[in-house]
Amino acid sequence: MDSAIYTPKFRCFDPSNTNTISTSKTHFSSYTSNSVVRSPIASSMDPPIDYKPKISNGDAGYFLEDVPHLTDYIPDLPTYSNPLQDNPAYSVVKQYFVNTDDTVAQKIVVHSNSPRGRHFRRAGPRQRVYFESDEVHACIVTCGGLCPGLNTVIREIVCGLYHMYGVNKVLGIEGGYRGFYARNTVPLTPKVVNDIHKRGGTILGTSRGGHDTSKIVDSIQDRGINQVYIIGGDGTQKGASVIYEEIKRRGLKVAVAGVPKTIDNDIPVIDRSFGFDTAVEEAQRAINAAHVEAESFENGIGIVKLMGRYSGFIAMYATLASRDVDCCLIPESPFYLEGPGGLYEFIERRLKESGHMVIVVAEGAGQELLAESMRSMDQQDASGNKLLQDIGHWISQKIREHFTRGKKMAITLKYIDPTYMIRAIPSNASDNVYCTLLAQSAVHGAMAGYTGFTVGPVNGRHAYIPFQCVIETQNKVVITDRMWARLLSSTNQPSFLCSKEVQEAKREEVPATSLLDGQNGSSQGGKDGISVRSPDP
Ligand SMILES: Nc1ncnc2c1ncn2[C@@H]1O[C@H](COP(=O)(O)OP(=O)(O)O)[C@@H](O)[C@H]1O
Ligand SMILES: O=P(O)(O)OC[C@H]1O[C@](O)(COP(=O)(O)O)[C@@H](O)[C@@H]1O
Ligand SMILES: [Mg+2]
Repeated sequence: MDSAIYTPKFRCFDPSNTNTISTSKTHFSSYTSNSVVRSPIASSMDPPIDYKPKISNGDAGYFLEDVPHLTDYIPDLPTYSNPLQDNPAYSVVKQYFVNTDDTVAQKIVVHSNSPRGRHFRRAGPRQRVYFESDEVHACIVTCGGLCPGLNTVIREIVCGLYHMYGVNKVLGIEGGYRGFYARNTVPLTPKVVNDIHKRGGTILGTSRGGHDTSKIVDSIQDRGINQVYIIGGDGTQKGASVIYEEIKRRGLKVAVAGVPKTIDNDIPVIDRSFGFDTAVEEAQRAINAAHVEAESFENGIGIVKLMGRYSGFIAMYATLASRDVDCCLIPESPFYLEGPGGLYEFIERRLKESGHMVIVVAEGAGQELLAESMRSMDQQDASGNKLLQDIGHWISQKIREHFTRGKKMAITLKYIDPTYMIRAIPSNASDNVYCTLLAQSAVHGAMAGYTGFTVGPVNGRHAYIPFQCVIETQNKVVITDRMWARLLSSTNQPSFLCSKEVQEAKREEVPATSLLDGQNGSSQGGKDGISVRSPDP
């Protein structure tokens, strides 16, 4: 791939709006310089991306981190009036089109003197579009692990394109990224996708690995595709960003739109990811079963392993929702087994108090303990994600051994692993509605000529977010935030921080302003992780 760096012109494509978009390449202070990002996967095949944020500054520390537009590299593209204005269903809406100046604030908790901070372009339909209906040739691909709601997003992209914009050429790419060059395509129509939201999985199939930028863009070019909808997690969005770069380098009129998918809720900036709600709900069934089993036996212990590679949101929310969980272990909060304040001591105490207990463990929790006691395998999946050791089996074994050693206490332990059950199901009602909004926002964005963006809600308002903002960090549970404190107080489990660490944490009191700036060890520092779902009282 040619590593020539394209210098965006930051053209304002709304002629009536010349004041708001800066024409200079402003580098905001939060970016030390152009961030050069080289991922382990991309390294073998792609040069690093030289990311130049597209920034426009406003008053009082306001800045817009904008998404690219086709006119950034193809000047003088013709525009057309949005066909939605003749759509009877939408004609009743008072102000249907989004104002081109509308932006969404990343931070909504502010002080009277704090800068207004980063904003993103508001998602939604625009008065003028950059594609004629019969010109559009769209494709949809799903990549990475499964997640409830994938089919709903596919359905709503197809229906949105057909019904809102009169598009009738939509292709499904089968089997993830490699499907672009190694598989046939399937035509998608509203009839084909009519019932798919009731099914789990993805009708298109998915895969890990197989991202070959040149071959993918060749396929896009050869097939005459001009809108690419890419549904997937952090890895997928990294892949989408290099596809966008290559499309721009070739000067193609092709809009690339990402829809973030992750059951782990590890994508930053957005409020939460689709399917998360469904997964937390489904996890309740496993926790209930673990509780019933544990309650029915003397010194019964139920252990449930839930997904969450590096982010323990599912475990945290499933625990908070259930009230039957006595201990929740997540990757972000290291724990230890032996000695005062350790897990064994807590289990013994809880069994003596209540006669039973339930432990929820996220799959990425305690990996450092496993690495100490087992030979580290250091294996990766096809996408380069580290394969984790099975914490569920390991911890069950350890607890059994501990309590049987020296006939300390007779326990009955039941281990439940519903890992794939919580992600292979159809999305629930609320996720279905959410998926519809995501899909429609993506369609509106691509039709309006935006490209190189991910769509998602930021503080409840859908926005177009540059790929870089969602791939440079991971969303994690912040254990110094209130949500984790709520969990600790509801389970009454130890924090597993030794007194020295507690003292240090107290000494290093985090100033409120840095919390607001999201510097608290997480991209969403100072938030409750999922603000839409859990407004802080
Ligand atoms: N850094 C990267 N650059 C290009 N493609 C990537 C990168 N990381 C992952 N991918 C591709 O994205 C797809 C999905 O990635 P994966 O990590 O498996 O799932 P997810 O997108 O759900 O995180 C795979 O086809 C993988 O090859
Ligand atoms: O067995 P698989 O399909 O590789 O999936 C396991 C992984 O997929 C996940 O559910 C989600 O991962 P992605 O979002 O990266 O696809 C993780 O929680 C889990 O570790
Ligand atoms: Mg991932």
